[in-house]
Amino acid sequence: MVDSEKVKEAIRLLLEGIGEDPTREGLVETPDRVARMWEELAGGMESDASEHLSRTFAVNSNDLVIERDITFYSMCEHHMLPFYGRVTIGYIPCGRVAGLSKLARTVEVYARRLQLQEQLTAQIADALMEHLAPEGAIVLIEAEHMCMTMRGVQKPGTTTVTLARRGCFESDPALEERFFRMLER
Ligand SMILES: Nc1nc2c(ncn2[C@@H]2O[C@H](COP(=O)(O)OP(=O)(O)OP(=O)(O)O)[C@@H](O)[C@H]2O)c(=O)[nH]1
Ligand SMILES: [Zn+2]
Repeated sequence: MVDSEKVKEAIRLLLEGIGEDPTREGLVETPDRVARMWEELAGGMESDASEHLSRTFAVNSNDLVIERDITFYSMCEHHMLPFYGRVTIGYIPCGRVAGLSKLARTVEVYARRLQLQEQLTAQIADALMEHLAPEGAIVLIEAEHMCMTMRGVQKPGTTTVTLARRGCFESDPALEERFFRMLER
């Protein structure tokens, strides 16, 4: 739960810290705006993936399901700057599948908080394994980090790619290959 009063106080201090006047007209409402913004950006901390993944549907097919290019925006925990990109999720159901939107909702749960890309990737894969109990799950994230582009090393266009494999995707390299072959289409 975001403590708006604390966030507002922190933003007033930050404005002073960078040499701004928090009482000038353009900034007077900024602490309030930023506090409301953080309710969205950290909103995932209050939700649980089980809310979304507990509603499942029985299926006869136990073949690969891929939800591709789920866009996301998250905030890097080192610099509190955005990183954003696309998540692709694959899983082999074990008799039950999740509603398609629930995979994207699961991404939101973990993206809407301070994150590391590797951790975001692993948390999505672990949530699928825990709540959907598939034979296996694989999560691929491609993202651009603003802390690498607009500051610091300043390398626009650099993409970070992370992968998390669980269950049969970890034990059977042919399945992992199949996932990537299907993405080439
Ligand atoms: N592994 C990983 N690193 C990240 C992520 N987001 C940001 N970073 C990195 O976190 C590191 C923090 O390094 P530090 O040396 O502590 O901080 P810094 O002096 O601001 O580093 P520079 O970005 O190199 O200027 C940087 O190399 C960032 O590129 C992420 O999601 N995963
Ligand atoms: Zn960063």
